[in-house]
Amino acid sequence: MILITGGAGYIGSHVARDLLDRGYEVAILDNLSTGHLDAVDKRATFIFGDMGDLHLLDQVFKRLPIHAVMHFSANCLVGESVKLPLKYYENNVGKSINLLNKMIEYNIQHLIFSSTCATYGIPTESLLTEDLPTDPINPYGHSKRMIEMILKDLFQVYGLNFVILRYFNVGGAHVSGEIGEDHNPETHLIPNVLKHLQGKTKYIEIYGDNYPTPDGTCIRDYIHVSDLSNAHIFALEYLGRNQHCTEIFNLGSEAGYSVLEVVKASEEIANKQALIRYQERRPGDPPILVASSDKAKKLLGWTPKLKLEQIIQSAWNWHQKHPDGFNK
Ligand SMILES: NC(=O)c1ccc[n+]([C@@H]2O[C@H](COP(=O)([O-])OP(=O)(O)OC[C@H]3O[C@@H](n4cnc5c(N)ncnc54)[C@H](O)[C@@H]3O)[C@@H](O)[C@H]2O)c1
Ligand SMILES: O=c1ccn([C@@H]2O[C@H](COP(=O)(O)OP(=O)(O)O[C@H]3O[C@H](CO)[C@H](O)[C@H](O)[C@H]3O)[C@@H](O)[C@H]2O)c(=O)[nH]1
Repeated sequence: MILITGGAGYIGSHVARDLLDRGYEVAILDNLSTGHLDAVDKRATFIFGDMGDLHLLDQVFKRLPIHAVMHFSANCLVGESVKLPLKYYENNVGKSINLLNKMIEYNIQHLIFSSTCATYGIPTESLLTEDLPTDPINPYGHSKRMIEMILKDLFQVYGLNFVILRYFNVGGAHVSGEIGEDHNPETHLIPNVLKHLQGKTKYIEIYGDNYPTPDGTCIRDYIHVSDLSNAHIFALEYLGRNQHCTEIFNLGSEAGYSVLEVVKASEEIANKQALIRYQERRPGDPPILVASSDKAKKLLGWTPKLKLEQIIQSAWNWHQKHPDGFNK
């Protein structure tokens, strides 16, 4: 059985569903702080609670035949992390340490950890490979990098096998249209643009038009949540095949799109024009982040299949079908 922390959240719920579809048994631990009960697949065993709760973790590991953990639960907003760093260190680092302590106590040997391209900081290369130095520029990125470092130490002492997946910008929704991205407040670009195009906001704010990029707006590498989910299954299989595993993989589609390009692609899909308001740069935003996913292709045998248009189209379908997210 796979334990998914944060399985009621955006990415965790997609991975849970894909694992269940492939016949894996899944348990989900989530405190529903940003997740949704309606995103939890009925086939999974759901445990409502906090991943830092040592007593609850004892019960979970004692009662359920967990053999691997996929650790998604975290706070994950760059801007908020700059304003509330301790919230990020407490939840993403402190509580993850509790989870790791219990994994070691109960001899759970396999972990897949959700990390981020925010660990790279402001890169000097145009395509980011896993061996580049990390130097996060916001507390969110620091909190993720800290866990990455802790994992290396735990491997040395306890032999904890892990795969670290550094996601780039995740978007899109499940092909069924039944689960998708629903954050409140929403800070991510694609859902914000689509909500605006649905008439829910008067304009879309673009944070900064003076970055060193061709159109002055930030460039990111967008990856479809279903492609990302597949990578987790490949990573789980990889962990099963390889003893002494301490690999890090970047997960992106190796294509960079500016904020303005995302707005334009969304306008075409929604067949509507967006009203843009330029704002100051958002603190903690690096100008360009684009993945090299060469290593994941070679070692995991994974390739992302869906492009920006398909990411936006599936997100648009989700927003059209669920204009109020999981509340409807
Ligand atoms: N969305 C992205 O573009 C992106 C990119 C890179 C990395 N990530 C990472 O992927 C993971 C999932 O991100 P997401 O977008 O699905 O976020 P999300 O907010 O939708 O999901 C996080 C889930 O974790 C739960 N949670 C948070 N703290 C908890 C705690 N203490 N105990 C139990 N449950 C808790 C929340 O209720 C939520 O269901 C995070 O670790 C994030 O840092 C996301
Ligand atoms: O309304 C918006 C929202 C975003 N942006 C811009 O769009 C780009 C993308 O912003 P997102 O908030 O969608 O995502 P981030 O680039 O901040 O993503 C970061 O946070 C994510 C989690 O929230 C992941 O961890 C990811 O790896 C990490 O780089 C940024 O330049 C941002 O300034 C806008 O201009 N207007």
